[in-house]
Amino acid sequence: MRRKLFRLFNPSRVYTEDNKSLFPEDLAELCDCISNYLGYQNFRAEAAIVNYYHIGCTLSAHTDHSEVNLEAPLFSFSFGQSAIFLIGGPDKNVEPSAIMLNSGDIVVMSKEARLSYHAVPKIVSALSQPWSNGESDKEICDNMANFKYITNRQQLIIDMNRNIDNKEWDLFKNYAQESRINMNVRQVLHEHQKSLLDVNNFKSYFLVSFAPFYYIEEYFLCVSILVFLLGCSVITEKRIVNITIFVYYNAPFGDNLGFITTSCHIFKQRLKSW
Ligand SMILES: O=C(O)CCC(=O)C(=O)O
Ligand SMILES: [Fe+2]
Repeated sequence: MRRKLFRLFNPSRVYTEDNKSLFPEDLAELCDCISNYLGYQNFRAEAAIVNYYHIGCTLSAHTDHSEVNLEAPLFSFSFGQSAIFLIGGPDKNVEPSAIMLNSGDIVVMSKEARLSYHAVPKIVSALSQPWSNGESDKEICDNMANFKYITNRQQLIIDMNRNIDNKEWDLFKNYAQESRINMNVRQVLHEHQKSLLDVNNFKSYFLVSFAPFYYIEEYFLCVSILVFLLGCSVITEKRIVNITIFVYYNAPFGDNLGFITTSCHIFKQRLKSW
């Protein structure tokens, strides 16, 4: 079942009870899968931001602090062209470290990294195109693990297979060939909080915004250990204050919902084989 998404251009990224809709089930499922795997059992996907970057776009240094709950991790998914991602510390005096984010990379910003300054100073051409490597040709059948958020399994399979159909896929392939999409997912509320006003009808927030064409003003120092899973190495940065985890899973690219569904499926398959 496709649900209505509330689309909001909200440059100030202020959450209100008036602007919300059901959170996409497949994206919630993917986040649940990853958060459980990493040991964040209580994570609830409540807000998502989609950033569309064309070559030449940048995102200026900022922290993400609009959520009531700033302790929960933030999950950030990259698709399409690559990006240079800078991550520093709690203020702009901290010199940042640069990390290349490729299609399929997931950044988990937790602990100190959750409130660290970060930025995207450059979009760069991807060296490989996992969205056109044939993984998308595979028919997906009903052999998945139990889902927590996805309610209509049959429809999910139909949607996933439609999204990997060549004609449908070509649209996204072409888009990914020129652009980068980043989706980042946050928990807004504290564990037992029901809404921003603490009333009972809280569901979720879904915000869509466009990457602003700002330039990076300053640089900052990285305070992270980066753990690359799935065959990647462990990189220890200059100062070890925090652990930021990168999970590389080479997701294929589809539409805003479908690619997440497909990625979720593939991620689950990979988890099973670990
Ligand atoms: O595009 C990215 O990797 C980062 C996006 C971001 O930091 C944000 O939307 O707050
Ligand atoms: Fe951010």
